Amino acid sequence: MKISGVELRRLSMTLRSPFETSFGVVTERDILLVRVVTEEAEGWGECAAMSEPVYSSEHINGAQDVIRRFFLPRLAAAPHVTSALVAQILAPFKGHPIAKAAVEAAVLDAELRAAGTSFGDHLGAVRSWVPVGVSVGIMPSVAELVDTVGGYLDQGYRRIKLKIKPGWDVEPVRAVRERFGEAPLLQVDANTAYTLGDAQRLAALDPFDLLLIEQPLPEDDIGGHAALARLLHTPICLDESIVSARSAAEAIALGACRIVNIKPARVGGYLEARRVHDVCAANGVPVWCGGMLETGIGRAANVALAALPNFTLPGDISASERYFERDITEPFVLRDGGLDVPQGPGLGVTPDPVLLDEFTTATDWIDF
Ligand SMILES: CSCC[C@@H](NC(=O)CCC(=O)O)C(=O)O
Ligand SMILES: [Mg+2]
Repeated sequence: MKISGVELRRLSMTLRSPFETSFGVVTERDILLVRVVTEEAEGWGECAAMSEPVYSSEHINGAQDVIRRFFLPRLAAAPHVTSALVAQILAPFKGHPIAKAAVEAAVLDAELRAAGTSFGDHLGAVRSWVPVGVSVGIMPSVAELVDTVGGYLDQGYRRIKLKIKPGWDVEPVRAVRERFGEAPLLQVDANTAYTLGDAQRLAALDPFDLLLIEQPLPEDDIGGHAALARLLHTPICLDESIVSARSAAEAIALGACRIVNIKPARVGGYLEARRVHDVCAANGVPVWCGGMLETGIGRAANVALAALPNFTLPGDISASERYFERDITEPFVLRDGGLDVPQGPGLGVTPDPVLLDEFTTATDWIDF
């Protein structure tokens, strides 16, 4: 595929409500979209990095810089570029999986649009609709949290995830169970906020029939998660720790997790995400698709990925209206607690040019 150029477009999109986690509060998404233009088609990739390096070491300005300064010149110099080759072409550059994932996704989207193949078909989707969950942030009060959860359950979400941190864990979980009973699928996400010394505190969550406890310990503490797993009944799910198929295999072999949150951005792209899926399937470890508060561009790709066979738990791929008053693509609308998998070529969605321009804060065109 011959790339004629790439656009790096920045957007600012305000979240409908602040989203608080153990590492901070997000009120607006500072987004980077990568648009790859080829003779046959153009493709889009969304860079899922946060504004600050608080979820992982990457941040949106750093991602744009590494893409522009190093990744694109290397792609331009490559004799032959396909989506299957992007990771190999960029391999000499250490790290930056979120930035790499955005570039690979844009090349993949262009390739698939030209071929008339959907993301889902290319990745191996087996469903045309996927049940989805919703991630609920830390709130000013337990009462406000319970009301917010009730609203999402009324909308039909198939699973509730609560952000937790020391001082905001057992009480909100207990309040949700007391109000809504045992029926709702419920899980928690600590975003690395605890230590192994908090084991007893985390064991206090065991009576609430949680699906999982997500990433309780620091991302590099695989041994700690394995030790914690022996002290808890609730399964441990890893997010930040799983950076590749190999790291998934290692974490599973060491008993550090029984469930994996797959985020294509965190592992370097959708092709590696499929490898993580396959490694987990081979080990009998269920997976679900994580979220990074994406626009409809990233959401379309995530919904397609969530249709693969071993994605057996509802993911953090909520409807567009959960995040934004107006999405830059045709909004993803909740239907019976799930989302329909886009069937069109590539992502199956494209940004609305008017909305794109409205939210754009900067564009940068790089000729190949
Ligand atoms: C800003 S929080 C991003 C990381 C977080 N993501 C979510 O909680 C889901 C957010 C979403 O609904 O996209 C996670 O650690 O799983
Ligand atoms: Mg998480």
